[in-house]
Amino acid sequence: MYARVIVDVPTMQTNQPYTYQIPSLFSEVLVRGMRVVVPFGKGNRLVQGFVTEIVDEAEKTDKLKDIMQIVELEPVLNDELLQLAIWVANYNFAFRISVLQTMLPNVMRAKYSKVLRLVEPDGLDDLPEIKALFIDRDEVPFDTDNVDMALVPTLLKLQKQRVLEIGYVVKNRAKVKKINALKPIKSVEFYEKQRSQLRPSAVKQARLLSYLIQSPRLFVPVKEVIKSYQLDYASVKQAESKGWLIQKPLESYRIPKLSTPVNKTQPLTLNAEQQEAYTNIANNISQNDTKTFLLEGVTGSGKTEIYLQTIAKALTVGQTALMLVPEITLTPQMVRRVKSRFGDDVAVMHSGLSDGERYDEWRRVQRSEVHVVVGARSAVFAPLKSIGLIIIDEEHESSYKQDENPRYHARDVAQWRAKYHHATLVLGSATPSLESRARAQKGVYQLLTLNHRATNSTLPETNVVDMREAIKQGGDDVFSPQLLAAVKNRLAKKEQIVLMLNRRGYANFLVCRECGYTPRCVNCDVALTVHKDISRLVCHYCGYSETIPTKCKNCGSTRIRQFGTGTQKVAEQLQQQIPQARVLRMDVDTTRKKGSVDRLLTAFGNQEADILLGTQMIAKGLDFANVTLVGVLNADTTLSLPDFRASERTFQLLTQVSGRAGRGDKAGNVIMQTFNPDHYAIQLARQQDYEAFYHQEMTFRHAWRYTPYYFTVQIKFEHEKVDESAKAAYEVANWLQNIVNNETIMLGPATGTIPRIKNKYYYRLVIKYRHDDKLMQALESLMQKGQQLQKKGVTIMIDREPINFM
Ligand SMILES: Nc1ncnc2c1ncn2[C@@H]1O[C@H](COP(=O)(O)OP(=O)(O)OP(=O)(O)O)[C@@H](O)[C@H]1O
Ligand SMILES: [Zn+2]
Ligand SMILES: [Zn+2]
Repeated sequence: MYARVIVDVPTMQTNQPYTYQIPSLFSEVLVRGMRVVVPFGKGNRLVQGFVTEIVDEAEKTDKLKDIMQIVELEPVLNDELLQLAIWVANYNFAFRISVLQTMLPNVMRAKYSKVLRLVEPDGLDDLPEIKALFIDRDEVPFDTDNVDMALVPTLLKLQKQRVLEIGYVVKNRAKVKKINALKPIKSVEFYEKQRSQLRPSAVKQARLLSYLIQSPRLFVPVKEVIKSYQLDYASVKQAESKGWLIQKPLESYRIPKLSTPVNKTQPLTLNAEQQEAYTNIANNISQNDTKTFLLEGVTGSGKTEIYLQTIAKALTVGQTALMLVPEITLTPQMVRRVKSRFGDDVAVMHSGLSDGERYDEWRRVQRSEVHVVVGARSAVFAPLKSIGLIIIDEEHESSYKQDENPRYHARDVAQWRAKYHHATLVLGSATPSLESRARAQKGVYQLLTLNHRATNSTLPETNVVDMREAIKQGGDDVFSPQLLAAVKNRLAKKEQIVLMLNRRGYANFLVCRECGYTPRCVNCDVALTVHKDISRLVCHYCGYSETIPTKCKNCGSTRIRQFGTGTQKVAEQLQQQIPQARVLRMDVDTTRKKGSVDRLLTAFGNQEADILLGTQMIAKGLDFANVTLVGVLNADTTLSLPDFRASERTFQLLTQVSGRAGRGDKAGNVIMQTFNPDHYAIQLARQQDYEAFYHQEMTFRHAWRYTPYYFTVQIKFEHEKVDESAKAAYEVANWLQNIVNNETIMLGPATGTIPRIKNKYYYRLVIKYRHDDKLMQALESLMQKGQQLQKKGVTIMIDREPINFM
């Protein structure tokens, strides 16, 4: 018997599995989807791999190596996920190993450590320092704790002489958490007898015996027994030695907790629009039919309630449900809503959890102990079985696309899994992506619309403030007089306010007022960003930093000013202008700690603050009835992004954040400050008119031949030398030019939007196409060739339907 194994060798990527012999020891236990350790290459270093197939026959059997170890006794990937991995790799021009790794929790990704192995002990005779390393052992971890780096040159020489060998050891980092538990093993009569014979002073023993008498005959964590019966560990130990009970370590799950308890909620009575949408989706779930719905519902129209009730429907027909939400910001409130309906039947998967929690939640799903999964992008690979329903909330969000290898889009993966399971896919949004809305137009998806808010509230009234005028009339560039007046008005009424600083595409750098000089990164072609809290200028691409200068490096002038503004500065300014306002700040700096998003939002929900001031983070999902004013400080910064989706992004962001206002009984208002008051993205967001925006934007996309009329692929080239990077880009472009069909359009090669990052130079090529099989084949072979180019120092990245044009 032989196993085909996809190995994890970073420098030798290939989609070809290698064949290994299965030693008889493993022949009974080894199955597809297990992880194994195998020797690889000339040095037979040990690497990890996934068994993708078990076969009876193999070609050239004499040279085959044996599988060395099985990592765990159950397969970590089932047939569905193994098949899916192949598809994801092919579709996204990625390597299978990177997809297989992505499907598993972080801690299960193989980590390798280097070891020094002694091959020829006699070779060390004249080298006492090195000999000392190997006293009592043949293998030493090759790291700074164990090996003096001054010895490295000698060690490398010895490696050449084959006295030593440098090898890799696979580390298994996935640790199961164990807690001690105890269980009574004698009869109740026995314990009662013991209790009657105790000395009166033996109070702890007496309490322990009463526990043993009442307790269920089950293992219960020792800690809990000690706490509720006021014992100590010595008394438990003593009882164990007397044979009253047994102890054993039990596996325990680290289930992520929210900052406050979750209360159970009941399904709400749906309104007519919701009922119509619900019925369509629910019927489809019962029919076990693959189908995609686009649920287009204005902000606050009660999409979440529909999600919850359709999940319940899937559960009643014996199936499971997967719900994706964008990133951590949305998760605490959303998780709360889902848990309050389905309790412990929910597993949560997102990057805000610790590695241990993620691993445990994954195992609960893997073992079919939960039926509902809520999570961010990578949860789309959750090992749920019999999926009946997949929901993607805020389906237009760009965070559903992974911006590194494998560059998959969760929507595509969800589509594949829905097909595999004959499941229903629901894409929900107030502002669907143009791609999805266009598919609904064509009838590929079924469109369901919610045009009204679920509660009695109406959509907020929006005013656009022209900042050019506001500044002329003596306002500053952060707060217009209109916005300040509105904030004060709400404060007086004890209503709450959400203020958003649109950070994307927004620089916050130093400029010399004399000569215009701006401090730039030494490694990248970008301006350094001001970080007041640590008093440094920081590069957001490579992390380089320097102290904030007091004089211009170019002309020596002291008139250097900060251009742009950050949330911290806005908060300070707000505090000066309205001292009585209680302001909560929500941005990357205040949400770094685990659970801080949940705590901030809970505090705001309890009205412990009047103003929630934040970045894009606060635009989505928040549902606070007392918020009656939303202010957007700089509506148009996203418009300047070098990306054909700039208008779409701006429209979506403004519509989403506006939707936070007036969700309760009180009417809401939005104030948008902008330098481009007439731009259609801003005007249509003001009217909350998605359909008008869709039609307008589609005419542009058509004229400029962009998505959804054309597909796009971006190829990026990276090299330490600018010429080499350019050369690679032009070579590939010329080669492709002869392959692609005549409908296909190539843009570039051109330098990256940021030509240099971390001292690497970027070139890129954007290809727009409709149907081009030859192009697809060419890209496939380019990916395979990438390995050779890598040896020349060129890295090639192929990005299908890119989200970031850099
Ligand atoms: N049928 C209903 N009856 C009463 N209240 C409802 C009903 N459906 C939803 N709601 C309430 O309406 C509010 C808005 O609903 P929800 O947050 O689900 O909207 P949404 O469409 O997901 O919003 P957004 O896209 O803006 O995040 C919530 O407070 C919710 O409890
Ligand atoms: Zn200067
Ligand atoms: Zn940099």
